[in-house]
Amino acid sequence: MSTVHIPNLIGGEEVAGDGLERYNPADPAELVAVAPASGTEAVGAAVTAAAAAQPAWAALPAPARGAILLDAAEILRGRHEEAARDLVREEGKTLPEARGEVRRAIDVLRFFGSEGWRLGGQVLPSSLPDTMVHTRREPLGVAGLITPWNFPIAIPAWKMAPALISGNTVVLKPAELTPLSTRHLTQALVRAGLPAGVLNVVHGTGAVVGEALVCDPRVAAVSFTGSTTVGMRIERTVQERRGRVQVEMGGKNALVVLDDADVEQAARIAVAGGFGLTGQACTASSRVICTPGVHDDFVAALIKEAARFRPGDGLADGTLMGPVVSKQQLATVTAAIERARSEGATFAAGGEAPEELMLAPTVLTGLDRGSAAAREEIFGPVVTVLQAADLEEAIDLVNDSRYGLAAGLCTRNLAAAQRFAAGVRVGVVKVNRPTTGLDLNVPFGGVGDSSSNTFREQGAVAVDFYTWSKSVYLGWNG
Ligand SMILES: NC(=O)C1=CN([C@@H]2O[C@H](COP(=O)(O)OP(=O)(O)OC[C@H]3O[C@@H](n4cnc5c(N)ncnc54)[C@H](OP(=O)(O)O)[C@@H]3O)[C@@H](O)[C@H]2O)C=CC1
Ligand SMILES: O=C(O)CCC(=O)C(=O)O
Repeated sequence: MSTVHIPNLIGGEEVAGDGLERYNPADPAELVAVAPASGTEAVGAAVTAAAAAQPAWAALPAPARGAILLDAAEILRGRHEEAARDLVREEGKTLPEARGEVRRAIDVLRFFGSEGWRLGGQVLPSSLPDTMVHTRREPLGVAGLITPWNFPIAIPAWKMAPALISGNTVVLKPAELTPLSTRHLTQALVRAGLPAGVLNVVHGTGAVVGEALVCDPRVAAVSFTGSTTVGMRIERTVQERRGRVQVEMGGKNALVVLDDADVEQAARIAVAGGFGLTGQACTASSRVICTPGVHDDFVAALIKEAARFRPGDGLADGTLMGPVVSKQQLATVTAAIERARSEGATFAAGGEAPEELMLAPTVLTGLDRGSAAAREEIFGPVVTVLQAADLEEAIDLVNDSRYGLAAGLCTRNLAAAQRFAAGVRVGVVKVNRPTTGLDLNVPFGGVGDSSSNTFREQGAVAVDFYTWSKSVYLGWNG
């Protein structure tokens, strides 16, 4: 396959450059994409273009803005397979996972395109005679979006679509590792007729391009997904300059398996959430908490299921798990595995040295709740199995975390499911379903160190972050 050279997009112009090279994680000899390692002046130019384009974009009726998103969805649909294959080559997920992610980006564009017909405020009674009150949603202005490599087409889509439909213009800084997937999305929007300057894309490092975007006072809102360390810094910086900020960060998501659960089903749910996407999802199940009656049977079933997730090239038939995304990410994950070894973990599966970026699914047992593997985000195919005496102790263990993104429960007991849903301090609860995999029409976000926990992403409520509310009193007579 030939290497794709990806330019920046600034004020409707493509600006070529190089400096960032992305190799296929399943085939280190294949140079997939080259993108510019931009400097701060490119960010300044992009913000200038976005600010200039914003009033006219906001003045366009919302259904007309939506029509462009709907057209972009159709254009992306026409390139679904190509985009999915590029996503595999660039990020390493399996082809079915990549097809699902591109599908999700298409559906996100459709969803928010249609929202153009529904955006509106409230009509309220006034205390005054002959007076009507209504609220209007106003766009914030320029939105700066900083996105990670693990969902390089879906996450930019679910930030960009609500920003655009509500009349904002955008400057996007995609992850260094995945410029090509994001390019499929932005090209679809440009080809659909998005006016020049409404969407600007600046490639480069987080330290240079990301930082410049976050610090630019003309950027009214910053939405970020990525690591907790970077997210918290961005949150502080934007708050200090009184901008609006939304950060979605890490998780240490637990799946609780109760004695009454269907053990085979629970093991399938655990591997889907733990090893699907190579465990590289903020919603991944990296802890499983079993009650005593089910622990040994569950671990046996989990080992059997994990064996199916032998890592391989995501484009090959039958591969259920792709490689780890990069050498740097592999170093982080193997360091966590070695730390678990030093803490006395038993390796029920995995533990061997990886070949290149192909890391075997790893199941750790015999650790307690204080161990690093039970507490820290790993972001790789590693599942730590812990024990709790009963449902209440399991809930306590789920909540014994700085994070609060997703939690799952396997049970046949409806009362236990209700108690769990009420008791866990997380943004998403899944009963008898994997912790990963969200519906695009459902609000998403976490609590604690997982999220800024103010505005939610996804679903109709996602536009709240990108708008402010104005109250209008309309009087007549007297
Ligand atoms: N919650 C989630 O969905 C994700 C969590 N992670 C977690 O983060 C860890 C590290 O992954 P990594 O990709 O380095 O995550 P980062 O948080 O570093 O990257 C996320 C995005 O932020 C950018 N960025 C990095 N530093 C800055 C900065 N100082 N100012 C503004 N933007 C910045 C990155 O750019 P660049 O690509 O150039 O570094 C990227 O676009 C993983 O091990 C995992 O634990 C990672 C990805 C997604
Ligand atoms: O599980 C999902 O569908 C979404 C995960 C996610 O948002 C992330 O990893 O950043």
